[in-house]
Amino acid sequence: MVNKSTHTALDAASVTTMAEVRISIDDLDRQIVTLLGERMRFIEAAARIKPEREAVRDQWRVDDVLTKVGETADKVNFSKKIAQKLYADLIESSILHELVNFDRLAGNNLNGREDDQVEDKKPAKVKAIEKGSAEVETGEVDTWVY
Ligand SMILES: C=C(O[C@@H]1C=C(C(=O)O)C=C[C@H]1O)C(=O)O
Repeated sequence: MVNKSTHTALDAASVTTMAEVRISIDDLDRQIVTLLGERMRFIEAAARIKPEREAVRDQWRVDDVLTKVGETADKVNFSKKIAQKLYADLIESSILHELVNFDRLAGNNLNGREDDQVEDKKPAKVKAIEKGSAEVETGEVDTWVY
């Protein structure tokens, strides 16, 4: 969890200079990206737990997340429309990441299947892992292309 005491974001209503604005935005961005990274670890967990590829995209849950995000935005005086737009994009990227991880864990090779779009967006390292090259040893994806 983010510990506010270690951060430099100021009270927006009392800042008077652009330097203070930017220090605060930089700090908040560090916290937001850290939390998004934590969220992505759970997407990877989902890829490990779900029994089949067809379960990766669960439209009911996508709608559920967007509804809850809209409710939270309303509560914290943030635009519901912006929050849902950002999250729709985040969820699509998350689903792609989940698919890549699901396939890696399943040892699937998607070449020749109709899922060309996903295949095209895979990091070279994931493709190498799927092809069973020496890269398998490291097993980690260090390049994000989606
Ligand atoms: C993590 C899940 O997988 C996908 C990713 C979601 C997300 O980023 O919140 C939501 C629905 C799923 O299609 C899930 O089913 O909960």
